[in-house]
Amino acid sequence: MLPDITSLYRNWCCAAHARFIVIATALYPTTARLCVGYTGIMSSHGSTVKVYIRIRPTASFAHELIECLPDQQTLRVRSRKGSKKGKRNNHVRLFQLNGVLYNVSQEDLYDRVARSVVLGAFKGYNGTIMCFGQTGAGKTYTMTGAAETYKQRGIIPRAIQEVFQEVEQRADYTFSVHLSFLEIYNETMVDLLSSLKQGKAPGSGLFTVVEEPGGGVSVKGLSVHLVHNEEEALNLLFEGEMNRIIGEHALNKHSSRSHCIFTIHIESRSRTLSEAKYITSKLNLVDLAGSERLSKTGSEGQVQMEAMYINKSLSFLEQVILALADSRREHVPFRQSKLTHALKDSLGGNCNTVLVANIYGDASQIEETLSTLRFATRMKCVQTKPSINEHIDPVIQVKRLEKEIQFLKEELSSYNPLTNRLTNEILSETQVEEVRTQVQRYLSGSLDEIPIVSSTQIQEVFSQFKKVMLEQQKKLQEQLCQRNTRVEKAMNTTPSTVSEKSEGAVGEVESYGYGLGLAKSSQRHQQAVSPKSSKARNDKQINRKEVAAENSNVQPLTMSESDLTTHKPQPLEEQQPTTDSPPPKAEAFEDFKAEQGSEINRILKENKAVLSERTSQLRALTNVINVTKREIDHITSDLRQFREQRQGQGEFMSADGEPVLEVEELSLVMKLKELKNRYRQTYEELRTTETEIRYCAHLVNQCRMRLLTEFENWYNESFLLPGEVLSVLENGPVRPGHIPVDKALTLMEDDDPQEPHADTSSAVSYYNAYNRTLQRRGSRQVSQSPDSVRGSRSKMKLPPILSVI
Ligand SMILES: Nc1ncnc2c1ncn2[C@@H]1O[C@H](COP(=O)(O)OP(=O)(O)OP(=O)(O)O)[C@@H](O)[C@H]1O
Repeated sequence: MLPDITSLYRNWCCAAHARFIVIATALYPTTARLCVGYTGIMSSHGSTVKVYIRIRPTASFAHELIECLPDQQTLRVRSRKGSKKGKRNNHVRLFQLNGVLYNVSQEDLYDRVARSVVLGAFKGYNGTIMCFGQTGAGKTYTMTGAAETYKQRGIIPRAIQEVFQEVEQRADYTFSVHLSFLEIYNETMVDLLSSLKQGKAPGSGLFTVVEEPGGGVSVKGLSVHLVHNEEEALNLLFEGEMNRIIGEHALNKHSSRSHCIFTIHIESRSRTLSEAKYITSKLNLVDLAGSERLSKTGSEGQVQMEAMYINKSLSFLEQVILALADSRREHVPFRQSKLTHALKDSLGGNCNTVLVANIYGDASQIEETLSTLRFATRMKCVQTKPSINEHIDPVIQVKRLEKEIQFLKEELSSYNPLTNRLTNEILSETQVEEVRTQVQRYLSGSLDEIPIVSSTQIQEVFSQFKKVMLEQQKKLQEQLCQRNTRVEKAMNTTPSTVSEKSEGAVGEVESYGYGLGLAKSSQRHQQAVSPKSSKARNDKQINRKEVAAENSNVQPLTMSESDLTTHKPQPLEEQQPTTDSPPPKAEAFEDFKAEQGSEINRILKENKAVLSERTSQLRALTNVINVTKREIDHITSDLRQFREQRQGQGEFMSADGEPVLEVEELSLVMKLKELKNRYRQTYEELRTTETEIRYCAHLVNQCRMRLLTEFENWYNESFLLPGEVLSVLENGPVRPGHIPVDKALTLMEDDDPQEPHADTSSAVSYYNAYNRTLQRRGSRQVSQSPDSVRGSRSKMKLPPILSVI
């Protein structure tokens, strides 16, 4: 009889797992997959689900019913129950959890609830963060956040940011990050990313939950998308959010009608350790639909039917949690619903699981709040066994071992047992040729390794490598020379710009900072302009002047003084243009902004306005902070004086022997506390505004650069370049206006573009992805009738006024 495969495998792994995987695969061919998925060297420790309560902010918090105790982990809740005789009884219950979060910012919530789970994924632990609660209590706000505001982004966008920051920091690992987004709507599974073409296993439309060896589950048929950076990942998140089904009822205008599971799959391989070993992990970020009482939500028709499905699946979830929390229960009914089946490994498996239970603080919702708290308390008893998902890839492992054997054999053969010395003969011409061919094949990739035969052969291998490298270097230099010559030639056909300048025959260099030298009009080579192109150019100039004349009563735009910062008075020759000389750039720039560049100019102005508004906001916040700081100093000094005075009088004691504070001191302490809170909040706002300002400034700069580049192209095409040059450049990659810039780039190819600031880059990624999704939604809604668009009542609101070009 064959021994039990799992125990056999575990034993093998303890000794030298790598070698035995091969044997296990041979003995149990059908269980090869099991061996791949489970190395048996998982470190595991028992844990329970972490449970946090988040209370939705409200103006009418029922302090008489709900009390947050100072340990910030316990809620005391009073409910008024009617007794049999019609009297009302006060019933008090204590709920102790891992944290109670009230008036907590999105950032603090992420830090306390989610960060450790996300970082755990980089050690190979699966993680699940789940929001549960009554409809409208803030689950989507917690999980996704208010998408249109960077500061209010929720756990998912923050987790994405953290994942890519970690990927960047861990240079000794290679990572691949994949995403999937599942929706469970009326007990049917839907791929929220099926609208995207790319992705593995795209839309068969049939989804089944599959149980994997080792206890995991996955959804067969669900598309999985490779993402390389934060922005790509945010694009997918927003795309999926846009596709979610949203309904409206009395408690929530944008109520999620489905359960959603956003999964980040991470695979990492060490660059330095054994290449066959790798770890995987997945982060499930779950936004459950909210339970609802039809009497309160007033749902009807479709929304009512959805509510019934939601309530039913949540009651199955409660049954599973009851079974998991009860150690005597052997069977857990995971398969009763799609939701519980899909979350099987998150609820009772090898996962760091966190539940955020969202509740209202209002008296009118106390029954639902109690029900959520009861669920949360049960969930806290559920045991999980987080373990590292380490794998050995048997195929790579076999290859590695084969290589090792080959290497050992070669080492043995190069050792001469008779003389006890390394062989050191001189290689024949044929042998040298053979080594040369081997090196060539090795470099081209057709040979995996060069077999080592002797030390002389090793020397020859090195010498061949050196030859190849020197040859390459020579070739590269030649190619560069040829290319530079070609560029020079191309430049020489643009006589007024580059060639004359390099010969020292140009006139004034314009001081706009465009890097473009203009010859004096008298020195311009009019002979290079063909009659045809010259006519076309004159036509353009006439046309331009006509439009300018028509627009002469239009208010001048204000961009010029800031964008043409280094503008100096033009030489006389330039101010009085002849028919063939181009107009002064400042004048042409004004015309350009009124005509072809009007759209970019408009966006630039809008973005500048936003920037200036944010800057004033920043100034106001700085003022508040300064004033608050002064007040804090003032009160602190008053308090110190007061205490010094009081010390002289001796301490006041209560009847119980406790020190007693005087009214005046107490009021100072309270005031100080309030001021410190205000200081902290304003400081937080200040930081966010700073990030926004950096982002706005980035956009303004981008617009300004675009305006100037477009202007430069237009100016060159309209007035400077002869028709011949234009037609040569027409089909090439270089636009006419780019010639001087391009030349500069050719000469300075080593210069890297500047890295954007880390904070700004994250905000930029966020807004870019968000704006792009809105554009996609816009174009889809144009092409389809609004009723047929899934998620047309999406929670994503209109974009901020910032425009990215
Ligand atoms: N902590 C909070 N701070 C500020 N606004 C909040 C908070 N929690 C919820 N809200 C607001 O309350 C409204 C309802 O929240 P949300 O849509 O997240 O509820 P939900 O629990 O997901 O509801 P449903 O289950 O019906 O989808 C939203 O407008 C949201 O912005």
